[in-house]
Amino acid sequence: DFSHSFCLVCQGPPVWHKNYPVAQGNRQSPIDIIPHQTSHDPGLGPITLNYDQCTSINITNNGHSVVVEFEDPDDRSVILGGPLDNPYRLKQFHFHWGGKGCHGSEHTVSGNSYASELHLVHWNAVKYKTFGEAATAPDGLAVLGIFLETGDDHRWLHMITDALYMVKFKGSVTDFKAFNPKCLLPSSLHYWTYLGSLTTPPLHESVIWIVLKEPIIVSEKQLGKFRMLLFTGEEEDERIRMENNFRPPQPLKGRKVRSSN
Ligand SMILES: N/C(=N\S(N)(=O)=O)N1CCCC1
Ligand SMILES: [Zn+2]
Repeated sequence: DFSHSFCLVCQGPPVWHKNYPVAQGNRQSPIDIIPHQTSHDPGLGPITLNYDQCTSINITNNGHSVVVEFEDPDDRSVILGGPLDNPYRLKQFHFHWGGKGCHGSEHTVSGNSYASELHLVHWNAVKYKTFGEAATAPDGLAVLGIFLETGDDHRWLHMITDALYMVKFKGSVTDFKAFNPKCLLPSSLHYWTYLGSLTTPPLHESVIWIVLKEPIIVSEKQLGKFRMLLFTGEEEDERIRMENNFRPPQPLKGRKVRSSN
C-alpha cells in the first residue's frame, strides 16, 4: 500500500501523473506481454551479459525498494547484443514484490503476474556522459527484467536476503561487495523486448526493456524476508512493511513487443 505518506511516490501510481504528466505518455512501463501477439524478429540476436568483472558497492533501502549499486567507471560489467546498438553499463539492480501470497511483478504475461520481478538497470555510456543524462534519453537505459516465481529455495538469493536485516529502514545502506548478479539468471536468456519507461517517478521514457521469458524460482521464505523491509525510516513512529511496490501494467499505445525466439 503506497498511500501511507506525503511522499508523492508513496501516494501511489494513480497520483503520479499530477507531478509527472509523462505517466500518461505513449511508452510507459510496465506492460502486459501477450506472447502470441509478439512479433518474432529473426534479426534479433541473443543478449550477452559480461558481468564477470562487475564491482558491487553496497545494498540500500531507498524507501521504495532494496537496491544493489555497482561501480560504473568503465565497461567492466555490460549487457550487449539483442536490440541494443551499444554496450550498456550495469548501474544497479533492485526488486519489486507483492504482499503475502499475492503477486508483485510489474510486467505480466497474458494477464498473469509473478510473485516478484528483478530489474538490472544499465545505461548507454557510449552516447551519454552520465547515468542521469542517459536516464532522460530515448535510448539511454536498458533494463533486464527477470520474473521470480515461488517454489524451492534459490541457492544464491540468500546472499541478498541475509543482508536485508541490515537495511530494514528507509535510508539505510551497508557494504555489499563482490556480488555477481549472474547467479540470479535463469538457464535461458530468451526474451521479449519493447520500448518503455522507468516504472517509478520520474517515469522517463528512456528504457529499452528486455524481459526474460524464463522465471527464476525462489522460496516463499526467501520472499518473505523482502517484506521485512520497511517503507519508513528508523526515526518515524509508524512502521510500514515494504510490500506491493510494483506499478500495474500501462496501455500499450500501439507498441510492438518483439520476441527473441
Ligand atoms: N524506476 C527505476 N527503474 S525501473 N523500476 O524502471 O527498472 N529507476 C529509478 C531510478 C533508477 C532506476
Ligand atoms: Zn524496477
